[in-house]
Amino acid sequence: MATYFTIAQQVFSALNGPANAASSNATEFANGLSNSTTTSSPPSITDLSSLATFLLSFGALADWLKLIVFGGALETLRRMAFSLYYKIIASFWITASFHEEDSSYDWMMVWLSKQSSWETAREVEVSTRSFGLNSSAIIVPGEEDDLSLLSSRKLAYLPSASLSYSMWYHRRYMTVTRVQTQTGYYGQKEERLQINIFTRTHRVLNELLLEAKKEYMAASEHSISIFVSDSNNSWRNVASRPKRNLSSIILDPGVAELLVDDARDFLESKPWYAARGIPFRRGYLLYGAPGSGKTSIISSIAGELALDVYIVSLSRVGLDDSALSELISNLPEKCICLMEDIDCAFSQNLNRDEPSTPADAPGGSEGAPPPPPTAMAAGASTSRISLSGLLNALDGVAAQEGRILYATTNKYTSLDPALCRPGRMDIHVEFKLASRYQAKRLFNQFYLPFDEDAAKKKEAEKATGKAAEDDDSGYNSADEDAVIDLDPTPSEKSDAKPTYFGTSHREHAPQLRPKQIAALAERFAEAIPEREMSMASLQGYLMTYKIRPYEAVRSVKEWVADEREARAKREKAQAAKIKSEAEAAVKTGSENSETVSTDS
Ligand SMILES: Nc1ncnc2c1ncn2[C@@H]1O[C@H](COP(=O)(O)OP(=O)(O)OP(=O)(O)O)[C@@H](O)[C@H]1O
Repeated sequence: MATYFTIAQQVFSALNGPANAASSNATEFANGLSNSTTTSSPPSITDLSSLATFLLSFGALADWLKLIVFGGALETLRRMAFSLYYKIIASFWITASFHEEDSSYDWMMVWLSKQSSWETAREVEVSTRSFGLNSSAIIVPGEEDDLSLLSSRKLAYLPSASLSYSMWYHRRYMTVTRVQTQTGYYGQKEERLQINIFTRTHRVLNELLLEAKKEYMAASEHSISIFVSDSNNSWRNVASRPKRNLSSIILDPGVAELLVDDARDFLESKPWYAARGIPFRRGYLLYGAPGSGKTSIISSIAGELALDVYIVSLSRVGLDDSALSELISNLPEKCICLMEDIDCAFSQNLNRDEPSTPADAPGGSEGAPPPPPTAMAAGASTSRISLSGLLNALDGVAAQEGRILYATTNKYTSLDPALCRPGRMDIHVEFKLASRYQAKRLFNQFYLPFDEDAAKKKEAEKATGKAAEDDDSGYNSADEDAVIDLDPTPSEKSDAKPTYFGTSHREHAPQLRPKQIAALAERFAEAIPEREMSMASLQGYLMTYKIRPYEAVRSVKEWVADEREARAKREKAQAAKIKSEAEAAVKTGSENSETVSTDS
């Protein structure tokens, strides 16, 4: 201590009277310098030693040096103490980060949105983001009571960005912060949720994570999550769709069962694949007529096997081979990877409206007008993907294990054999145009009594003589076994009605007995030519007779005739177009050859 006091005294003396001790030395030094300058010779050893003598004799400088060393040591100690302090404090906290692109972020945000602490928070963010959920998992208290509010998107309280909130979880103190950072790309922001829990063990964090995940899963139990890739090649949960019952998709007997059982068996066979060193991947190629149920069965399988669907849009602008490979390698272990219209991925020539071979266009009638030229141009591939890039992404070293790939196409024969080989596409299933069997089942499914309980109740009321006089349901228990009469039912009878296309929901469908519907379905199917119409077009037709099953059966022959006529016209126009293009090509070719011969 005495030493430091002495140093401090010397500092003061140096500041107050610098000339006292040092002036004579300084003069000496200056003289030395001028001498050396005038003689213009390099400084001699004597000059350097005089410089050293000068510096050492400059008492304040030595003291300054001591002070710097002392201050440095003090600062180091201070930093060490703080770092130790933070380490000790940090050992009582657990910090977890959730990145916006990751599913765990959605789970936590949904969980947070349901915490009561927002009811008293002074600053909150109000949001209608659903975080991939369809259900009312996140709501503002009281919103559910008002039915008129439920029709629109749900409101939710969320932590405001860049603010820290404190709350309690299982009697543990925790803080929540939404951290936003600028990514540098066009002012885009990246978001991360940070949670600090005052606990020494991971137990509380584990409980929190599992609780959030369970709640999210429970809320999304009846839906499938759809992921698409964003411009940064990260997967984003963009929507959740209600699960579609497998039985609602009517395929040829055994097809749906084959697809579901095979996929289920695959998911359970990881050890089998590992034991044989076979890559744990499965690919399905669904090909055939448009509107035959390829996409529908995939979403139904996803629901059945509780898998999320990751859609790879091969024609997405900016998607190239490396981006595709990155996307595929970032897939989760168990999921469905869907590539629709895989034939359109590489070439601009392959257009869905121009069948490459007759086999690719079996009928092809959709009942819809051909798309306008602009739509066709828009449908032209903008892809920068090469076939080898796709093949590598599918089964290269970086390809994800455990995923199920579904690829769909309307042009089976135009696909490269390398793409279709087992290992990439293990099972190929053809989806044909509707058979009579499918048409019958579709009709049956379409007009099944909407509410059988209500029908039974009405029947009971009838039995007790309380039948409603204004019953226009079209249902009559006496008709149950009756021969089907295609005359309009009371609800179908209509006088002057406004002309419109489609079915008004204000009208009610007659509730028919299964036997009645079966009989109508039989007649409907008889009128449908085998493998000529797509299921989508049949569904579209029935939609226009949503509440008029009798009329649907009465008019079906006429509709089939119209469809055939429309298709013949389209085919004729198509043939004329191809012919004119071929003639133009021949003409251009002969002109070119003439030019060449003239030149030569
Ligand atoms: N086999 C089927 N059973 C029940 N509904 C079907 C069937 N096929 C098609 N549909 C109905 O037709 C519509 C279109 O079906 P979907 O998109 O699955 O056809 P797709 O074969 O994928 O057509 P595309 O090749 O044009 O993509 C859906 O609304 C679906 O309900």
